Amino acid sequence: MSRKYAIIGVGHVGAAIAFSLVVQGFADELILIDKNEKKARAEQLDLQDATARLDSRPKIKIQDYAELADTDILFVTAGNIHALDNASGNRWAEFEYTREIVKDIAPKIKASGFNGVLIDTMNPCDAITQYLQKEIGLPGSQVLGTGTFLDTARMQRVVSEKFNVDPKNVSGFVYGEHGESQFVAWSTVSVNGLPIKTLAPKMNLDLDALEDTARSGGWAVHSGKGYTSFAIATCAIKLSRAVLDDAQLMCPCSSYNVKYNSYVGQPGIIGKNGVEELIDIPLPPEEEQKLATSAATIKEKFATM
Ligand SMILES: NC(=O)c1ccc[n+]([C@@H]2O[C@H](COP(=O)([O-])OP(=O)(O)OC[C@H]3O[C@@H](n4cnc5c(N)ncnc54)[C@H](O)[C@@H]3O)[C@@H](O)[C@H]2O)c1
Repeated sequence: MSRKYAIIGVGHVGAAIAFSLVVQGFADELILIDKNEKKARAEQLDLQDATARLDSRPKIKIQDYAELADTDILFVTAGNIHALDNASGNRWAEFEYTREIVKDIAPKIKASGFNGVLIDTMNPCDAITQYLQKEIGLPGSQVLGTGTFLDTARMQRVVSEKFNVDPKNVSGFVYGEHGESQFVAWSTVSVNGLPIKTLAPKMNLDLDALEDTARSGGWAVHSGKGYTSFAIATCAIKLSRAVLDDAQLMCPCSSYNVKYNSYVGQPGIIGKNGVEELIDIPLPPEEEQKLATSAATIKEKFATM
């Protein structure tokens, strides 16, 4: 089966996704679209220069929205990351730019007849993804945001370092906004299958401090290199592979939750139709409250669009 991917916004994140798709041999066709045509052309050439050293033979094209008509996976990674340079931890600082960018790209995606699965990283991720879903008019299952998938990976890393285990052996989820109101649902977190709530007191672990480290993980990267790219690209590609392989992967992402009438990060099942099901793990009341508060924050911003 031929696999066709497209990326709108070939900046740090889009380029990292493109590179990873090409070198791993995942893409048979790859469409790169950017407002900055020179950048799209340069990334195309750079990737094409690599193809003589690849086993796969990806066809890489640029700047043509019509190509989206039969695209399987569309990554939306446009933005203006420099808007966050002086934002001191606030992802909403990019909103005045991304709000205008999605108004430009959503009608073009819709007009192309795109009917695959759209994976958005643009910040603020939850509100922007909801906007894209509404404007493009695809079923909610087909439009998802990376949401707290990356924050969950950061939590897994931070916890794994404390317990000296592999991050994959830390399970559980960060819920809510991909932003400051996110929270680690510690009731869901286990290390090698053992609930962290019972392990933490024995190890004198301060879960609040761990949560702060996980939450600010993106800023630790951003302050050093001016953007983040590898982890978010890996998360976005993992979601896309789950769709194309119909993996039925259970993982958190940003999707529509009818209870809050909002996109918000929570676990779901990712398969060939996108988010096929939301998994409603019963949370203790204080975590339920945090989720409601986080969803309300997202809704408030979405309303301003
Ligand atoms: N959700 C997450 O976990 C996560 C992680 C990292 C980055 N991000 C977000 O992903 C987005 C991309 O980040 P980045 O570092 O690659 O940004 P960047 O500024 O490096 O690149 C953005 C690209 O989008 C292009 N662009 C702008 N307007 C466009 C338009 N109307 N049409 C097409 N292309 C357009 C720009 O020319 C640029 O090449 C940002 O919103 C960023 O905040 C999210």
